[in-house]
Amino acid sequence: MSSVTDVCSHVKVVVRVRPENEDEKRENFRNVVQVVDHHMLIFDPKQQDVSCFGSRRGRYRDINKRANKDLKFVFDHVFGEDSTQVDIFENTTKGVIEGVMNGFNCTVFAYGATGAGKTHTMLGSQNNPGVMYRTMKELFKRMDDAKEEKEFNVAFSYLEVYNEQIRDLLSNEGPLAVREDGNKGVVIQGLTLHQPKSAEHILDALDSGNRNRTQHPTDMNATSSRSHAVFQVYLRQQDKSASLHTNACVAKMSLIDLAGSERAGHTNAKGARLREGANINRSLLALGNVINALADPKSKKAHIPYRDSKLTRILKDSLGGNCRTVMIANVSSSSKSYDDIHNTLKYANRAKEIKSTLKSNVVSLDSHIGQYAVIYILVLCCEIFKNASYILKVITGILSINMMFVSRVSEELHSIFSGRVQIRQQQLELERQLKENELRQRYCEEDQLQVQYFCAKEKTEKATCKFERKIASLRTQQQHICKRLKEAKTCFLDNDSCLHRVENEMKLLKTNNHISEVLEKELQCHRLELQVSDLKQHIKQMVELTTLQDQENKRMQKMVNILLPAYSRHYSSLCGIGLETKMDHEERSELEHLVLRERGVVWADQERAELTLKVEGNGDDPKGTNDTDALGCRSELPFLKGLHKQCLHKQSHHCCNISDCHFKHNKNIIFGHLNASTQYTNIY
Ligand SMILES: Nc1ncnc2c1ncn2[C@@H]1O[C@H](COP(=O)(O)OP(=O)(O)OP(=O)(O)O)[C@@H](O)[C@H]1O
Repeated sequence: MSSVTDVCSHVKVVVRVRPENEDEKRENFRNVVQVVDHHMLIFDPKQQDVSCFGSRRGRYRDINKRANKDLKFVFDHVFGEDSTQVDIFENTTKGVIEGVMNGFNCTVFAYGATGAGKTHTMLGSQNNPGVMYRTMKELFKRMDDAKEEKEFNVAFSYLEVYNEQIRDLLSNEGPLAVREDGNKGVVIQGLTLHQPKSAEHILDALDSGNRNRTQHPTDMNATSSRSHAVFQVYLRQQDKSASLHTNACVAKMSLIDLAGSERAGHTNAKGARLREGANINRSLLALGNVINALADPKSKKAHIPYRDSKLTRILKDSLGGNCRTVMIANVSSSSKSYDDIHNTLKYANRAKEIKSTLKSNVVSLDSHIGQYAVIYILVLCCEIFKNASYILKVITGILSINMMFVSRVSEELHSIFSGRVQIRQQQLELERQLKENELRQRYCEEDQLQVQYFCAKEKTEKATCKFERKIASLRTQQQHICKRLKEAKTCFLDNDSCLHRVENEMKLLKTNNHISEVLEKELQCHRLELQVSDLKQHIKQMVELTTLQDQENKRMQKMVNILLPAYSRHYSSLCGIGLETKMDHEERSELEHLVLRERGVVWADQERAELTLKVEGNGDDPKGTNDTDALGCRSELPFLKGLHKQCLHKQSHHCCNISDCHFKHNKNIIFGHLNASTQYTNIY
């Protein structure tokens, strides 16, 4: 069964005020209900208002009550004393029949104190039938009108709840058990269902059932119904057309005549009557609690105490929920039932708040050939349902495959780029070493040249030998660096092909924009990180090479400044007489002696300088320092800073040229290195 229509509906609450009976008239009770119009009434109106429609002071008037309550109530409809059975039917149940024909469950129940007119309203008499008969008559009329298009099946049952026991009024059987079925809702086991041939047949059945109904005279009502009577009609309708999509509606209509609430003091009940009255009150109290719970918007999903009584259990699917409900509150107008009227009006007022979400009980069926199609579709649905877990697994699998893919690509990107960063660092470091090596070779060559200029032949040969060894060593180093650089470039190419493969895989995912976007962003991040890493290394290397260059420039400048005067004297003497004078010889000996003596001082200076660098945080051992010591050449030269101090302030043209050339050359090497590094602009 499936619902095709959802309608939000409040319980329709109407009030029927019965005229005073002979007893009430005789005892001169006051009228406490003033019907203002079809929707409004005033309970216990002010005295002047009462006088307008006949004032009679009642003996049962609460003498302790200081003022009239003058309570105004508004309902869906208010029926005055002169309203007829037809009026009630036309304005209550008739509208509900339309709902039943459309597949909605409907309930009409009469509520009120004993003797208030419930049975009169619901059942009526043979001459003046009430809601039940008129409803069934109307229902049959509607079915007759639609018989060409639709096929109807009607069944009805009639039961009573007396002293918390269910009895079948049509088979006079009981007590019957009530249970709840997941599909059918509330089910009364053993309750007989009857198929009516006509509305009259139903009326006869109702008559017969009512004879079985428990009735006992009370002080308030000579024919008081001591049980709750529940008349239920089940209507199933189906299109007669041979269409592939036929709808079948199944609706239940409950017409209930409740037992009257009563106050023991008023009924003077004793013994069994008192006990039955207590049971009636208890079930009505349970009904009141259910109404209160249903009406409370805060307890929408809270527990509704249906199970507190048999009556509320039976009415579980007839009150609130999926049901169109009409409550007919019956009241007397007499002050004799002052409290009963007040209580009934309060109940009715509360019931207005009950909200139902109605679902039309439409079963989609297919007839004739269509039935096979439906069966086939149902079989397919079952198959699909059976395979749902498998499909779910597949879907989950696809999703997890995507997730796995993303995480795999992500990991690959991470691995590729961490490798790429390492390769780049290695490349840049090797390039830096290569340039430094080149610089040192250049310094060696320049040192050698200068020693050749300024030193004696023997010393020059010795120094030349050392310089050559140094240069040879630097060249070997250079070859080794170049080899490693080549290897790094190969590694980089491998890394590059890995990256291209992953990028191609990512392109295949372009259909899934989200995944593709995530990976694109990740790739971009990696590239940016690599750029940052490269830039940092470039800056570091520039600083190192520039520092080395500065040191070499200063050293060269000092050496030139010191050696130049001695060289000038030596050169002029050789040019002047063609032979070395005694003074020249002594001076050269002194110079050589000082060279040997100062060698140790220079080593000590260099060690101090290294220590200072380390203390200043630049603790890296400047590359080549040890090599220079091994050659013994560069160590010799700086000591000259202590010699011929008188000549330090002099700068010869020759000296400046050497220094300039040296600087320019070194600068070219450094910037050449940087240019070489920036050739890898496409690596990101
Ligand atoms: N609207 C009415 N017009 C004329 N007479 C009425 C009307 N309502 C009720 N009566 C009469 O009042 C008497 C009591 O009514 P009824 O039996 O319907 O009350 P009740 O609410 O069913 O009481 P109980 O709960 O005790 O069964 C009946 O004799 C009935 O004919």
